[in-house]
Amino acid sequence: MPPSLETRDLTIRFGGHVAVNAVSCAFHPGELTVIVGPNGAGKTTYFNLISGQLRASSGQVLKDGRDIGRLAPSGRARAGVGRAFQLTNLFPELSVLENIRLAVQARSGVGRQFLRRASGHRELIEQAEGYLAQTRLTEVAHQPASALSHGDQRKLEVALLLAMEPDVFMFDEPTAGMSLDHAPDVLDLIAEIKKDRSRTVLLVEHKMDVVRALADRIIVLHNGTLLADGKPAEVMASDLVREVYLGKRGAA
Ligand SMILES: Nc1ncnc2c1ncn2[C@@H]1O[C@H](COP(=O)(O)OP(=O)(O)OP(=O)(O)O)[C@@H](O)[C@H]1O
Repeated sequence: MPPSLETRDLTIRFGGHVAVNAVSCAFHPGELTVIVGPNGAGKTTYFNLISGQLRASSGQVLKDGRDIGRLAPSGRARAGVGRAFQLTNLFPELSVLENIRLAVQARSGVGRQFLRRASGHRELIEQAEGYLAQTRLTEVAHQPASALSHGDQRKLEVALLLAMEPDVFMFDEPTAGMSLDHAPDVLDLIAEIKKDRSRTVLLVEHKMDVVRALADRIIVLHNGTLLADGKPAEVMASDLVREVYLGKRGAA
C-alpha cells in the first residue's frame, strides 16, 4: 500500500542548530506510529514541520505523493493532515455542539443555500451529534466549551478533529496534564480511530504505558535524527535505544 504521508530528508536549522536532521520516513494507512525520544530530540519540531507550524530548511513533506511542504497549516488540514490539541478553531463561548457543528460545516464547505433549508441545518446538527456520541460528550452538548473540565476539553478537541475527517491524525502527548481518571477515555478514542484501517495515526508520547498500549510501530528520534524504526518489541529491546534512554549517549 502506498504511504499516505511521507517525509524525505526533512531538515530544519535554527541558526547553527539542526533540530530535525534529514528525517525520511513513510507512514501508512491502518498504522499507528509513536514517535519517542529524549527531551529536545526534535519530536515536536518534526510534528510542526508535518502540520505546517514550521517550514523546513530542506526536504519534503508528501501527502499521498503530493508535496504539501509549502502549504500553511490550514492548507495541510484541507489536504487531510489533522492535528489535535493545537486547534485554533475552538470558540470558548459557544456550546460544545455548536463548536462541532461549525467544524462539520467548515469541512463540508456547504453554502448559504444549503443552510437556509431547515433540513440542511438539521443534517449538520445530526452529524455533529454523531461526533459527540462517539466522543462521549452528549451529556455536555449544551455547555459552553469554556466550562468543560480539562478531560472533556481534550475529548472535544478529538471530536473537532474527527469532524475535519482527516486521513492523517496527529496527537501530541494526548494525555499530558490529565488526571488518571480521564486519560483512559482519550486513549480509548485514539484506539477507536486507529480501528478504521484507512486512517494513519501519529503520536508523540513520553509515557511508556501509553506507547505499549497503542503503538504498531515506534520511531525514535535522537538529536534530530532517526535513530530507530520498527515494531515496538524490537525497538524497545534495541541496545542503542536503551542507551539513549539511559542517557549514556551524550546529547551532542
Ligand atoms: N523555534 C526554535 N528556535 C530555536 N531552537 C528551537 C526552536 N524550536 C525547537 N528548538 C530546539 O530544537 C530542539 C528540538 O526541540 P523539540 O521541542 O522538537 O524536542 P522534543 O523532542 O519535542 O522535546 P520534548 O520531549 O522536551 O518536548 C531543541 O534543542 C530545541 O531547543
